[in-house]
Amino acid sequence: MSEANTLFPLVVNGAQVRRRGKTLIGPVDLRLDGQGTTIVIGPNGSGKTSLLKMLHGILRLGQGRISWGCPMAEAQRRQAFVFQTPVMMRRSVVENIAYPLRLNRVSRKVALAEAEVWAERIGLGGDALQRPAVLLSGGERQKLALARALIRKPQLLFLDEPCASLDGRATREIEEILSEAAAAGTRLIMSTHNMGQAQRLADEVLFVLHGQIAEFSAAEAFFARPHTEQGRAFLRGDIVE
Ligand SMILES: Nc1ncnc2c1ncn2[C@@H]1O[C@H](COP(=O)(O)OP(=O)(O)OP(=O)(O)O)[C@@H](O)[C@H]1O
Repeated sequence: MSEANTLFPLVVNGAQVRRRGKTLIGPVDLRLDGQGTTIVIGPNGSGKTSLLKMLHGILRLGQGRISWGCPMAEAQRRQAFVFQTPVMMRRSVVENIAYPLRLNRVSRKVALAEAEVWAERIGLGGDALQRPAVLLSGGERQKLALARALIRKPQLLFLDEPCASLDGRATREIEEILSEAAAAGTRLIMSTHNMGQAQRLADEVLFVLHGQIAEFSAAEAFFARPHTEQGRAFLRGDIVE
């Protein structure tokens, strides 16, 4: 098997996460293969964030099992996560973007050169390179977080509502970067509240309800005809509880 394929399939069996006696997510049974973009949708509090974090391995499982096509340590090196509210280090824009490469012991010169290329791509080149990242706007922070995740060339990128509370322009710019990454072969698993965005980006849809996967289907099929009544109601914009 070529190196590029070894992360997948992701196989999830009966996986469940509980906190303080409450089930945040699960039990989940799921198999994901190595191509395309999976969009995670569902009502507020249904468990989308918990599902992403569980799959990424940052929530301890109470039950069940998650396995990848390669050993767990390697699987974790091949994936990255962009959080809904990314943390900016008290350093310049270019130093923030270069940071993951520095952690991987890439020389400072090479890391900064690579980070400059990414900064240009997200519209933070030139004078913006040396700006303190903590002074960036919400949209700029999200783009920086995306560049900082993609600079390591992850095979899989998780994104938790990366465009929440961003304006149309920032959202479009982020979608462009994501589409380019997907076209270059990065597997994306992303939650969103924005149904237009889900339709633009999704190859397949995971519809989460009450901490469980209520539907998992090809995007076209889901948007044309959800299997569940809750899925239909959700797409109509009804309140789904
Ligand atoms: N650490 C925690 N301890 C206890 N409860 C939690 C914890 N994290 C999340 N929850 C609860 O678990 C449920 C699922 O939360 P989660 O954030 O995964 O949902 P979500 O679908 O991402 O929500 P939203 O759309 O509002 O972002 C919610 O009821 C939430 O309040």
